[in-house]
Amino acid sequence: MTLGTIRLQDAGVCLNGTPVWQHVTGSFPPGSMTAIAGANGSGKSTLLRAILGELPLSEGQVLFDGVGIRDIGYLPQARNIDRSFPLSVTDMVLSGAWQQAGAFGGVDQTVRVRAADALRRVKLEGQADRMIDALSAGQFQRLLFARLLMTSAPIIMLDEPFTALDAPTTEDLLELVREWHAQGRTIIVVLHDMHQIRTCCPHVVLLSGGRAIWGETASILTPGTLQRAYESPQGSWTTAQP
Ligand SMILES: Nc1ncnc2c1ncn2[C@@H]1O[C@H](COP(=O)(O)OP(=O)(O)OP(=O)(O)O)[C@@H](O)[C@H]1O
Repeated sequence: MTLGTIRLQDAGVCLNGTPVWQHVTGSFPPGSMTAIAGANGSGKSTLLRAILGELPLSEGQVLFDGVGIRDIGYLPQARNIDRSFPLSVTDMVLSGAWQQAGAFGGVDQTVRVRAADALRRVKLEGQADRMIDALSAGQFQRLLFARLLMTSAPIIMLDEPFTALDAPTTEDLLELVREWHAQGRTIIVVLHDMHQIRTCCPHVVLLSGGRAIWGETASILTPGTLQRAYESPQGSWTTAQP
């Protein structure tokens, strides 16, 4: 396994005694960009959370070669974040820099400057002092990206980062993802938009019926596989690796 690779080996997750997916085998090599696709409920978020160690595997393994969970920058689905917590926009961005914070959570001036830069990068510089519950959905999504900009994690995982965003916001944030990829970081991103997957992600993991098809996007996203995945999500698949 190449240094920096994350590999799933015959992995499976059960929730409430029901398998979400099983027998999943495949690798995220360093510097790769992989979309996680599949119908609602097929287990895309579950896959990210299993890699993060938030959900135990019922079978198999997630193997890290020379990297660990601390090397992952994670952007969860915005709807899963409690925005009633009294936090300012700046504090939220600073929370992305916990690795640079002092022993007692102190944040030095350099980190504050980087936070201001991150807010500028996502066009939120005028919102720095607002509370996070006052932001629109699109503004909050930009904020989550600003928080990710504070990390230097070599692996970035994003769960539906562009859902419910307008086209200009999507394009701005997509540009950030492209930059991270161009810097050699590993990108793992849950996407529903097939055009985005085809144009941005050379590799895909297509989840359906409790199995995964894993490989090059062009060879996997055929009309036939998509029809089976999205019209018969309970159908049966075998895990495939090119
Ligand atoms: N905490 C939980 N307890 C039990 N079942 C769960 C739990 N969380 C998710 N599930 C179930 O696991 C399955 C996979 O959920 P998951 O959220 O991973 O799907 P998804 O592909 O990300 O869906 P979506 O596209 O709707 O976000 C679903 O059937 C869901 O109902």
